[in-house]
Amino acid sequence: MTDYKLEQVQKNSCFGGVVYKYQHYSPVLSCTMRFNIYLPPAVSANPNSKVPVLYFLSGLTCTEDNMITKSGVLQYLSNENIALVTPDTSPRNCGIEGEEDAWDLGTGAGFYVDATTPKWSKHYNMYSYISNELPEIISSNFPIIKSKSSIFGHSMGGHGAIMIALRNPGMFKSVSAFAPICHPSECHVGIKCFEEYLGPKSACWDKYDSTELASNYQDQHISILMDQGSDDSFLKDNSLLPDHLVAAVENSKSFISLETRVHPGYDHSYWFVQSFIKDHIDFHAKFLNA
Ligand SMILES: N[C@@H](CCC(=O)N[C@@H](CS)C(=O)NCC(=O)O)C(=O)O
Repeated sequence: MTDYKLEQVQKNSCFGGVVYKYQHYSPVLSCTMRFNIYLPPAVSANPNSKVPVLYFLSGLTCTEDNMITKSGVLQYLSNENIALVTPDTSPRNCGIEGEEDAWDLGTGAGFYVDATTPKWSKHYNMYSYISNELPEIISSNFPIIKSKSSIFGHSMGGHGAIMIALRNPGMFKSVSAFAPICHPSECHVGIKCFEEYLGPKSACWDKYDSTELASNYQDQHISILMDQGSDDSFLKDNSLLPDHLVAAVENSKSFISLETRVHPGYDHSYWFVQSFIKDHIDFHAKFLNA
């Protein structure tokens, strides 16, 4: 078994459970990565107990901290006794030319793909990290029930959650997203990242694009909740394209249930996320605590 040299860097009690921050070397990303994990009260009460787990993928510019500190999620996870894992959004400090130059490329913008271009491919393998390496680290080091895993995310991470679930049928019990970038192959920020990480547009883009994947999906049934604010600037500049995902799911209706909710007046920020985070935990708890 790989030794990831997990090192605890922080520990804080919260709502009867504990938030830990760890760092470890990632062979898949060839760099050191950090994540937070919240273990709920059931684990504090009995170290031999195991709990379901939710993975949250954040958006552009975020670290492993934005969601866990800004969304108010822990009180609800505490009530449901569900663990939470919040990974970082990209490799960092890799010495790649220009990696820090833009908010929407490189650091903070891994886009959850495995890069194929020579410039990025050594480090920018967030698809393999999230779908394979991180779940292995979590299940072999923490008291979680691997068969009871779900995934959700925001913006770039909302897209990542849907895309990874569609590519790995059965891996997650449920999926949800706040304002996801639904069709990266057709919006400015998605095209910018895909061209850099994957090269010029090709069939390779489709396997990292939720709308393309959803329109061809015919596998184990998957339930998705998607929330969107109507005053979201990313929605208004056509970065999110939720209608594209809704139309794609029409093709795969017997395999995907997609509940979409539009919230008048809400923007793209964590003020929006924290307003509906309880609904997302309630949604996932129905599957994880069934
Ligand atoms: N262009 C902005 C936008 C970035 C942005 O809105 N990121 C969203 C995800 S797409 C976010 O969650 N930001 C971090 C936060 O609000 O804590 C920037 O340069 O910071």
